[in-house]
Amino acid sequence: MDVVFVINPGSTSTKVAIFSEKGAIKEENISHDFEELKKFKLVSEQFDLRFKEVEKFFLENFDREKYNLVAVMGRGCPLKPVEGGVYRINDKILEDAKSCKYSNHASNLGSMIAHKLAKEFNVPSFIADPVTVDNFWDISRVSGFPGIVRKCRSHALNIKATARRDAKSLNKKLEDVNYVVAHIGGGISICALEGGKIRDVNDGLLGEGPFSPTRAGTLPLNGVINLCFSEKSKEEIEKDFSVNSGFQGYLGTADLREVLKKIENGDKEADLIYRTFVFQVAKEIGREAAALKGNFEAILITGGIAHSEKFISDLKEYISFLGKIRVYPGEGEMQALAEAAFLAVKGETEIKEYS
Ligand SMILES: Nc1ncnc2c1ncn2[C@@H]1O[C@H](COP(=O)(O)OP(=O)(O)O)[C@@H](O)[C@H]1O
Ligand SMILES: CCCC(=O)OP(=O)(O)O
Repeated sequence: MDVVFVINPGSTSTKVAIFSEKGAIKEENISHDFEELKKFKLVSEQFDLRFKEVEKFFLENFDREKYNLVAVMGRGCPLKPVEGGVYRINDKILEDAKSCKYSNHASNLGSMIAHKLAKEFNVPSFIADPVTVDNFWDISRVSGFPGIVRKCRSHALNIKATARRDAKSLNKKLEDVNYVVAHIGGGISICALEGGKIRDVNDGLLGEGPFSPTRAGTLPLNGVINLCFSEKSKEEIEKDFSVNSGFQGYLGTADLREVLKKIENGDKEADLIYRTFVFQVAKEIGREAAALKGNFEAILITGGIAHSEKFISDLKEYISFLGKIRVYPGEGEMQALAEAAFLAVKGETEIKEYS
């Protein structure tokens, strides 16, 4: 039976899996020592540490007698703006990933690990729908200040996989349907998806949209300017806005379940921060609904936080007037990556070259 290896690095763990076309055969979320990871300035410098553990998983779980490995697929990192689809991992992707040219995000390790593993097993390696899949309208790029251009950086992989799944349930092609899709997890991206293309989205990595469990989202500019002239370095400020903000910054935990427990125990600060979170997510959904002029099939809510019934019910109080809402809890990234790998090896999708 043909199988593919899938590798999806996150900030503290690396999800790995062996998939056949029928689904996952073996999956694991390898937790890394966060204190060890923190020692590296660039995430790409974590390569040796993570690769060793990822390689061990595949060596232990891949049965060569039973299965035929046909490709290795890694999560696609921030690159220059690209079209959606499957990309062969080439030297240019590796160069941009290694230098963390477009963001110091864990997904840079996806292509690096996939490529080395694929070489060892002598099969091709790919990425699919990377973070910078970009089909912005011209009006989405303009910021309000000449020289600052808005960036399209989102959870494109899960956004598109979720929308594809919903369109399929309606017996429609993704190309024929519009959605507002909200990926609400450790990072948040909320987009206007027109016929499968991301036309507008908050920058899910830095500086736009609702605050997330660890990220700051949109901030008042005067506060940001003051911080830039404090004793903090650029790297420290970026880190604060990426990992020491949101629930983590206000409440000391990035876990919504912990936040909800605090509220149940009468914590007033937690209650305020949680209500603000719902308010900000709702406003962002409203923005993207307006971006599509109300012309969409449904609002799709996905990501880890969509598991929370309380969150969904509180959010609906704000946004139900906008139309249908469908919830797809969790993220289908591993499945989406595996499907893309099989389409690529079977020649059922174009394999693109990044240059
Ligand atoms: N069952 C759940 N109920 C409430 N919140 C949840 C649940 N499962 C996950 N979460 C929250 O989802 C967030 C992480 O989302 P996830 O999509 O897994 O993030 P990432 O993959 O970006 O780390 C955390 O704040 C976590 O507390
Ligand atoms: C928005 C880009 C991708 C991203 O932020 O992923 P995580 O939420 O998994 O860190």
